[in-house]
Amino acid sequence: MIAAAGTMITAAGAVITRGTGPETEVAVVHRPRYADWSLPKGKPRPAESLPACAVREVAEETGLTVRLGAPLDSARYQLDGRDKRVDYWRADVVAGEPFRPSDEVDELGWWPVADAALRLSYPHDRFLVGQLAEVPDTVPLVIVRHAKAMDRSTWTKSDLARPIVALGRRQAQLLVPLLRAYGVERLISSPAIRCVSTLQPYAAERHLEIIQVPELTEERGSDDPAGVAAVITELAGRVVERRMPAALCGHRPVLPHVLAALDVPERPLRTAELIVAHLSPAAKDEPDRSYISAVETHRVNP
Ligand SMILES: Nc1nc2c([nH]c(=O)n2[C@H]2C[C@H](O)[C@@H](COP(=O)(O)OP(=O)(O)OP(=O)(O)O)O2)c(=O)[nH]1
Repeated sequence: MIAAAGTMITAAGAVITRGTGPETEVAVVHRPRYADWSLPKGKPRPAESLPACAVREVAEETGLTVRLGAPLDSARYQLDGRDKRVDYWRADVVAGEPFRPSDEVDELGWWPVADAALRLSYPHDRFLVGQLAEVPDTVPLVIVRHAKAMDRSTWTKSDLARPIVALGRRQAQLLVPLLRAYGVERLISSPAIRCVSTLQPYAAERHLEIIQVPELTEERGSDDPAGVAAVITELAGRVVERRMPAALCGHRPVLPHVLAALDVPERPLRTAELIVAHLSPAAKDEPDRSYISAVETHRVNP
């Protein structure tokens, strides 16, 4: 897709680490076209979300399958008279194929953090590597509002059975690479069909069960913040204890109770919009500390 002159160029990438403590290394790529060493990244395809773009570009350039963690600072620079913004995340390797050199990237390096912070070609890349020390290791909990459903006024049967429409099905498909980018392994939903159907394509790809929780229906959840909070507290505890990223799909009137239970500032979500709450396992041992170390919002764009 060619953007109009004057519009911002966007791209997304990752600071991928392996090892712990002083042994931590960062993945860096060499690009023959610019003779530079930089962090893997690239531009989104049409309708692709930036987190999904970051994970795809990493896979294309390095052969590594990564799971995104907390967001880092975006890079901003000028390219051919246009502003360019590159969003970056911390990322862990979950699988990998052997590196294959290409015209775009002919070398993959794993450099110790201190080396990368000095030797990467661009100041912002060096800054991001320095940022690793400040941004804790986190596990994502994704809160999704269900995809576009049929209008209440045109549906005469039970509201729980009201289905998503064609636009909603497209949104649910586009959620697949977005949920995959955060490595979601556990799915929780209101039992309403419109919520279950929103997670269904991802569940099918990953062979995951969608756990249906009655406390999250619109009818029960709207009037029972304490019931919702109990579900969320249990879920968040499990996410950090098992270090297992999760996603929850629910209804507009219930989501404020979900966010309140997580201590995430409330904001209305549109259909298929989501909030990623990055939970810090370190907070588990400190009762007064919030689990939340970072929050981001994304919406698929059919
Ligand atoms: N990778 C990278 N390149 C930068 C930065 N700052 C900066 O001026 N550049 C320069 C290097 C190149 O001369 C020029 C274009 O490189 P680029 O990586 O932004 O653009 P690209 O279209 O080749 O690559 P991509 O976004 O598709 O991955 O911008 C930076 O922070 N990171």
